[in-house]
Amino acid sequence: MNQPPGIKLSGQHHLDGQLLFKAELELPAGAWTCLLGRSGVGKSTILRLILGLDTGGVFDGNIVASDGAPLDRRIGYMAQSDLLLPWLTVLENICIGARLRGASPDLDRAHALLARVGLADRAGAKPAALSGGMRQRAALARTLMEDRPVVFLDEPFSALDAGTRADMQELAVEVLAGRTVLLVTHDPAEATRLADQIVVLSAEGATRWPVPSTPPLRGLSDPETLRCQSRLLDHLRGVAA
Ligand SMILES: Nc1ncnc2c1ncn2[C@@H]1O[C@H](COP(=O)(O)OP(=O)(O)OP(=O)(O)O)[C@@H](O)[C@H]1O
Repeated sequence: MNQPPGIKLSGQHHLDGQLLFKAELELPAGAWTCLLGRSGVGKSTILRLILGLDTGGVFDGNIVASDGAPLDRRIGYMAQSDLLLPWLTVLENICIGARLRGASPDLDRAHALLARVGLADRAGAKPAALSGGMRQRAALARTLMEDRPVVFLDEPFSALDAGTRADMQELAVEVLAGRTVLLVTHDPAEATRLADQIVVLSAEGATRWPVPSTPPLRGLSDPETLRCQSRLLDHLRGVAA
């Protein structure tokens, strides 16, 4: 893997002539940033802007990588919808990146990841035969399969039961160690557990929220982690923390 860059976004985004957000956001190299904020504030839009995808609006500002090199092809992306191709099996979906590049997929790695996400026995199934949580795990495996220095995850664990969610968080932290990760989540517990940096997006800006002094992956019963989580929840509910 190439050295992961940091990323800076600064500017404002308009939708139908109305300001959606004005923000300065810095993603430190090799660290996890968790992005929270109310529904519709523009979190996925930020991911799509950095990815160079259509957002339906107009962005006026700058997006730069710390090494000055273009970001395209260096970012792995797991969107909110799983984007699994219905005519391919789970295994074929996981290997789609290599297939699109005309390369041979690393099947050992694909099977190992399938086992890690609990889908070893579903490799030959089509996505329509999976539950929502299984599809989300397949999409996570597909994202982890790509060896990208930067990874964007848009609510990757939202459809999972609590136990599986904790397992998948641990898998992602392990596989993505040392990469620049931007995780969009609505879950203060998830952000508090995983983040090197927490950012709350509102129309007025992107505000950094203090994280516990211990490193991720934090224990959920750790008192400092619980305090941070509950203050963050209060803040997100519009209550003074
Ligand atoms: N392709 C598009 N064309 C037009 N408007 C869009 C498009 N994509 C998103 N929007 C609008 O941009 C705004 C921000 O959407 P976005 O998905 O970034 O919010 P979000 O903070 O990620 O929300 P959520 O937490 O509900 O996923 C919303 O008003 C949405 O309707």
